[in-house]
Amino acid sequence: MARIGLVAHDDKKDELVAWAKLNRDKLALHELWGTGTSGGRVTDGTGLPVTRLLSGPLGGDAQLGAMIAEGRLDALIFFQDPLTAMPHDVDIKSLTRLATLYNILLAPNHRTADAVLSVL
Ligand SMILES: O=C(CO)COP(=O)(O)O
Repeated sequence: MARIGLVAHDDKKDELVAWAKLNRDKLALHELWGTGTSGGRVTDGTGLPVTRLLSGPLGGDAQLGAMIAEGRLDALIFFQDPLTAMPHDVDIKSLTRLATLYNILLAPNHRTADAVLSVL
């Protein structure tokens, strides 16, 4: 069982839910964590239990970053929106920096997320 973080920017939330629905059976084998809104959307769309943290901009990204630093997350599925400026860009950079630093699996889009699930 892997511990997977699920996050999506607003314009990518529908895509995350659609991906989670397609991969429901595989995701059901793992422990799922998510930022507030993203986690709730995945639960609503799949019925899978997702432990919801704070909303990303309100500290949820920082909570996931701390989990990564403490060795409590194995993979981060983070559907990012490269076309929209975010007010909490510093939080996003911190989270992705920590995922890179601690060498965990990081998927910024659905094709990479497919590859991540295939190795978990
Ligand atoms: O903005 C986000 C990550 O940077 C996502 O946060 P929410 O899932 O709470 O909308």
